[in-house]
Amino acid sequence: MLFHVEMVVKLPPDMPADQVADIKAREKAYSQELQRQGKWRHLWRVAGSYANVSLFDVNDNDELQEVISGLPLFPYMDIQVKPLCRHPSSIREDNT
Ligand SMILES: O=C(O)C[C@H]1C=CC(=O)O1
Repeated sequence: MLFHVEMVVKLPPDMPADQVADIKAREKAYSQELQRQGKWRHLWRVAGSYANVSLFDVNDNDELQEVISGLPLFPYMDIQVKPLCRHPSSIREDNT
């Protein structure tokens, strides 16, 4: 199943710099592993903000919840999820 996910990162302004660096490094490693596995299909920065638009390809809602709640930045993000399905006018056969 494909999901459009928008994440807006809201780190506390008073979080110490070394803690910020650590959480961002762990987030990067976690997201890159999911990208290698093909579960995090697209990752785009939203220009002008500390936010991203992502496309996840996971088995079901439960797996999406598991993956997203494992993000090190999860406690510091507002997250919006939109489930996607095939558009009847799409010429793609493989949902890529
Ligand atoms: O920077 C972000 O948008 C938040 C998050 C998503 C992937 C990652 O490495 O950090």
